[in-house]
Amino acid sequence: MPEPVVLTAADAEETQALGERLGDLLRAGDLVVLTGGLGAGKTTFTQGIGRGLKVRGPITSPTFVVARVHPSLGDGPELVHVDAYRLGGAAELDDLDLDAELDEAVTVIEWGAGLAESLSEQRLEIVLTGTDDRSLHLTAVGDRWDEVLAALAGDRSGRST
Ligand SMILES: Nc1ncnc2c1ncn2[C@@H]1O[C@H](COP(=O)(O)OP(=O)(O)OP(=O)(O)O)[C@@H](O)[C@H]1O
Repeated sequence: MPEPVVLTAADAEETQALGERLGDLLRAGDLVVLTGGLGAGKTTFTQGIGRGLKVRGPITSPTFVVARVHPSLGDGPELVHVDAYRLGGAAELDDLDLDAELDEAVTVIEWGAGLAESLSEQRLEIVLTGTDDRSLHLTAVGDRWDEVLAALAGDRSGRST
């Protein structure tokens, strides 16, 4: 595994802003996997992704519906927001039949670590550390993500000068 890119978010607005910058860089077929304890900011981050992608909201935790589709407000890809918390395992994730979405939409899966391997070899894995230091650790799986991570890390250093 490559070294993760680490970004910090001091408050919920910053978490959303980071998501928005990522959402702006995402394209159809991308898969983003979010992990982190209860209240770590996964849904907040996904709300930012939705803003960057310009999809219809509101984005709320899809825990009880498992998956929710947010259509584009323009002609970009839709956002498929999945909460795998209540899924029993990879077989149940397969049952959701996300193959078409994986090609045509941007898919964000909360609690998907250990499950998403079965969906795509190319994915961005993001661990939100939660309430202690509120940082996000981004690890690229597959070469699609090099430019995205470089842009996010570059923006970050640009902002701090
Ligand atoms: N960087 C941050 N600093 C402080 N508070 C934050 C930060 N990011 C998000 N929050 C706040 O933490 C709370 C929980 O966030 P959120 O619902 O996004 O977490 P979650 O990981 O989706 O939780 P769950 O797994 O329980 O659905 C919200 O009130 C949100 O505004």
